[in-house]
Amino acid sequence: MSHNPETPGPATAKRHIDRVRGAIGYEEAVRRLLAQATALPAETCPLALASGRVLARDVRSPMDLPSFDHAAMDGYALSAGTGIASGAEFDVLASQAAGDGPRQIDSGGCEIMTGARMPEGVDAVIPVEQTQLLASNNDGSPARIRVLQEVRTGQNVRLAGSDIANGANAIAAGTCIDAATTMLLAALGQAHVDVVRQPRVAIICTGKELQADATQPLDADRIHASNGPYLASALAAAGARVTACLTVDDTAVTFADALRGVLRDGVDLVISTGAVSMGRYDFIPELLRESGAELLFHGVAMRPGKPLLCARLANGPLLLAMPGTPMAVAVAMRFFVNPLLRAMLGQAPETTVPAALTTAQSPKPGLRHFLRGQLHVDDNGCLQATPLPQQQPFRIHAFAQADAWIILDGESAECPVGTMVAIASLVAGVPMQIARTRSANARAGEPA
Ligand SMILES: Nc1nc2c(c(=O)[nH]1)N[C@H]1C(S)=C(S)[C@@H](COP(=O)(O)OP(=O)(O)OC[C@H]3O[C@@H](n4cnc5c(N)ncnc54)[C@H](O)[C@@H]3O)O[C@H]1N2
Ligand code: MOO
Repeated sequence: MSHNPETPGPATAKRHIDRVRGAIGYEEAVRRLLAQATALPAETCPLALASGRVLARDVRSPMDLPSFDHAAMDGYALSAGTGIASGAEFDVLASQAAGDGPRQIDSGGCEIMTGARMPEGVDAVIPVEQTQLLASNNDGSPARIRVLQEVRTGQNVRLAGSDIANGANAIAAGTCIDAATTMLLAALGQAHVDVVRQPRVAIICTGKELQADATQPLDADRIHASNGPYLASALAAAGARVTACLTVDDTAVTFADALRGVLRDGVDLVISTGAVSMGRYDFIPELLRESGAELLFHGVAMRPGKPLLCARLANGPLLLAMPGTPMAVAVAMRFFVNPLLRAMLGQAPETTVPAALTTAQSPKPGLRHFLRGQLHVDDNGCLQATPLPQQQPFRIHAFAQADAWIILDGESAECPVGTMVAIASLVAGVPMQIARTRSANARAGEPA
């Protein structure tokens, strides 16, 4: 990191060694994190604004859907009983369109339109193209028809409640409301829905090298700040509300000021980036110790992102202090923050998808590896995962070219071609890209 003479408290060599030794496994780190997760309360939201929100309670259907028996085709509604033979003729005595009220048909047939309520006394619909018009009324409406096919009872009739019955479970709590669930909720007449309050998350990025304002020319010694915009985007995709996205220098004083500010606004989680590793200006561990925070872990046996730190702030929310390296941030977001947000939102843990490795890997034993990779389906329809050659943690271009995360659990030092590995989408809530053939980029062996 950068060099700031005002930064307090250089860490001792002894503490560095303890920290490396103290790295805990990924599963244990997530267990400690989730043990701190509190389920957020419910609030009511208009359906029109509920996209991306998470249902707080099961929704039971308050009605039959469809709400009445209706025609599936434009044609003629008939009483088929035990069946009508091809060639039978009928007088057409009425016409029924979508939106028309109940009607009784005692004899003959009824012209009917798709979506129209089935009249009483009829039980089947024959499509108009399977009939022959024998006579018309003066206004052009059909008067008599012949059926050109056999008609069976129930054909082309959609029964009330056949989509979902009154009282049945429609959507489970924890479901993220998307376009499909919005269609169902709207069909069930839900003007409002009970959703879980959005987790409120503040982001503080540290580093005096960071330039957050991309409208200004970049100073020679600075870099464009990319962690904040990435986190804000990934948090929004996960259903969180970003209350602040700040950039501060490498001093404990400015960081502490920024932290006080975001806590005043009320947050469920603070995410910081940078200043948690071994550098002389990595002040966050010291600052937390001095402020009475409860350290949950500092150091996770994983790559990238090993220096990750998690603490419960004194009388406050959780702080996830991520290492500043972009891929360390991406791993911490995807494999720590996303599970935490799901727990807060009352959602079950995500499942990964299995895929076969197309290139042999030699991960460092004991470390869980999170690799950026590309996916394709082979000729047998099996999902194949190809780690990109560019796995160094500063590489943002390769990240943007990846389809998914490939997880090597750290159990074995050698993972030959064909090893089954777990796959997770690159960004939670955004579907994985899967190609039909292996991409040229994944084959291009640029050295890592
Ligand atoms: N002697 C050791 N050095 C390092 C170790 C170690 O074990 N021993 N661990 C390395 C690992 S692993 C990581 S990860 C980094 C983490 O360091 P910090 O958390 O202190 O992060 P910084 O030094 O502040 O930044 C690292 C890197 O990322 C760039 N950065 C930071 N913030 C942003 C941002 N908002 N947008 C874009 N890029 C950012 C920063 O300029 C640095 O290049 O420590 C290793 N060192
Ligand atoms: O884990 Mo760090 O992210 O290797 O650079």
